[in-house]
Amino acid sequence: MIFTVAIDGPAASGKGTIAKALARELGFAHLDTGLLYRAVAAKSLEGQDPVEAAQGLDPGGLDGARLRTAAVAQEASRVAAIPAVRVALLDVQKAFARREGGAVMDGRDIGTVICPEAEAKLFVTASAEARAGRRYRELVAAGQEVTLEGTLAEVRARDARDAGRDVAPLRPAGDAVVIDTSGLGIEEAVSAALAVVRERLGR
Ligand SMILES: Nc1ncnc2c1ncn2[C@@H]1O[C@H](COP(=O)(O)OP(=O)(O)OP(=O)(O)O)[C@@H](O)[C@H]1O
Ligand SMILES: Nc1ccn([C@@H]2O[C@H](COP(=O)(O)O)[C@@H](O)[C@H]2O)c(=O)n1
Repeated sequence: MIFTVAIDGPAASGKGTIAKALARELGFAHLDTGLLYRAVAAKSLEGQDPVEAAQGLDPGGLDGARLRTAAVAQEASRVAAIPAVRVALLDVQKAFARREGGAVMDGRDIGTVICPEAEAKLFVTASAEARAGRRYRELVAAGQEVTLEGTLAEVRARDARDAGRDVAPLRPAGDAVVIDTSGLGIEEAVSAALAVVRERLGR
């Protein structure tokens, strides 16, 4: 069975949390495509050319914990605006989307560029304040030294870069169902997403 769930949305909107829960519930494979850009960003911060880093990237076994820092996130949104970086990461994502057994992918351009033919498309969003609060608590819990104000500024800067770039900008696909999680807890947000996908899946 080929069935793709494409989940896009701005930083810390909860799309990764929803994507993981859907994949677990449906028995589909999951790919957090942001990790690909974060891995390229980490190499770029070490001084490597981002295009070469993307071309040489091994998408297996990316160390999520090491890549989830504010500095890597900001650099990821810079390298993600380079067209040749996106081209280098295209094939692996397209292949994952149409793998046998079902796929859930989350990112910024899954429903618009990577898999416009996805059977279910969600655009998960929330207010910048709600998203910054969540990200702030997550980074503090991981032992990182951040402030709420700084996190809000970083979330806004990243959104602006992601939505304003020329290539594959962040935007909802025309046929995406929008879920605003500002007033939803994790369980409620997952239930709303699951209802949409089950309806498309017919089970
Ligand atoms: N509905 C929700 N209510 C409260 N907290 C949430 C909700 N959804 C997710 N979170 C929490 O918010 C944080 C960000 O969630 P998550 O990583 O899923 O977002 P994301 O959109 O994938 O972010 P990014 O694009 O930056 O990777 C996590 O700490 C997560 O536990
Ligand atoms: N499909 C995607 C996924 C991510 N990006 C860029 O990577 C940055 C980090 O992504 P996270 O989901 O881990 O926060 C993000 O800000 C984007 O710039 C992308 O362009 N396309």
